Amino acid sequence: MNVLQEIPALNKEIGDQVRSYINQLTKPVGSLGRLEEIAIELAEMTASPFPSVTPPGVIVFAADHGVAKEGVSAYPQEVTAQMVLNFLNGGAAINVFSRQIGAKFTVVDVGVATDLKGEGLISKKVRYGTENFCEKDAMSIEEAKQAVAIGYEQAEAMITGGIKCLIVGEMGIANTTASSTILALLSGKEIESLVGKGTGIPDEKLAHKRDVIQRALSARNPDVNDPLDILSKVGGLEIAAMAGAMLAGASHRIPILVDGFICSVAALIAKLFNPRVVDYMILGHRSKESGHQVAIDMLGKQPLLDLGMRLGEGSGAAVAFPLLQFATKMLSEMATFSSAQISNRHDPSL
Ligand SMILES: O=C(O)c1ccc[n+]([C@@H]2O[C@H](COP(=O)([O-])O)[C@@H](O)[C@H]2O)c1
Ligand SMILES: Cc1cc2nc[nH]c2cc1C
Repeated sequence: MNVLQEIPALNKEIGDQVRSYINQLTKPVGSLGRLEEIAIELAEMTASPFPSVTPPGVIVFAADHGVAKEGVSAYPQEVTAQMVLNFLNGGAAINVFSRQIGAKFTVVDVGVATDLKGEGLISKKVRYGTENFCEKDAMSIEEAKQAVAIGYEQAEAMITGGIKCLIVGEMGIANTTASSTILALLSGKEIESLVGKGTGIPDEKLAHKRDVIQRALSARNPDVNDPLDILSKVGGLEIAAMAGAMLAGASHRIPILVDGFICSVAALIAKLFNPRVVDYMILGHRSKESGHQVAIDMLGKQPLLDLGMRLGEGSGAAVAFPLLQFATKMLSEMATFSSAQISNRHDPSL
């Protein structure tokens, strides 16, 4: 398995066909707005004039972060493992939303800090959480590679199983600290604008979180052009796996519905591996986490929704998923002016 497998170019020819077909559907030209653009994007990604996004697949990657010891989250580290059990029992928001959208759902332990068992859990633990990257590298290069490969393989398994749209979620206490650190490095921006409250730390803890990130950046000093160096120095195992999963989606022409802050940072890591991966991404929502807008701008995308969500798990992407279905159904089920015998005269000068 080669995570750097080639990603096919978008099929612009089919995109052009679909653009003119949409103009024959029984509606004023352009009147379904963004849905029309989504339909064209999905056609270009899948190289199909009538793309389908069902069933979608949701993979939640869970891992722990040594930097949690610095007191950067509103919740204790053990919540990561406890939430994995909640995912397996079907009680988390992403379980509810996955059922709602008819998604295939899996949870992968790629680095939770404790031993975990449970029916349905995919155990691919690379290590028991990362090191505290204020003190030492989060993981070795070899471990980072392993985590990326695990993500790639898990997404490929879902794709072989027949999913037509990929949603990648995460669970990892303190992973907004890892994500903001990566984003500070990639964007070169002042960390003030990139560090948010994550699970909800109080205002007075924000300065401490920024300080932790600043210290980590100077102590680790990763190579901004090298995704494996970044992941090994300040990364998270679930962030690495998410990047791998997105690379797999793109290489199989599967549209990727990107979730919030952590997922967007993982998308930027995937982009460093292969810039073309971004062509296969649609951004589900704008997270409330400060810093997400910077990541969104760096991906060059417009989020579909802005609901003030900041949960993670893939939840924002799952909520946005029906919009992709609306777009594909518009294409496959609407009548054309000629099939419905409706006169198609419009005079732009009127
Ligand atoms: O996806 C987001 O935009 C998002 C924003 C804030 C927090 N989270 C979730 O909250 C956890 C990380 O928050 P924290 O405060 O522990 O760094 C992690 O499990 C994420 O899934 C997720
Ligand atoms: C309860 C809880 C659920 C989550 N899901 C994703 N991140 C989370 C963080 C917490 C604290």
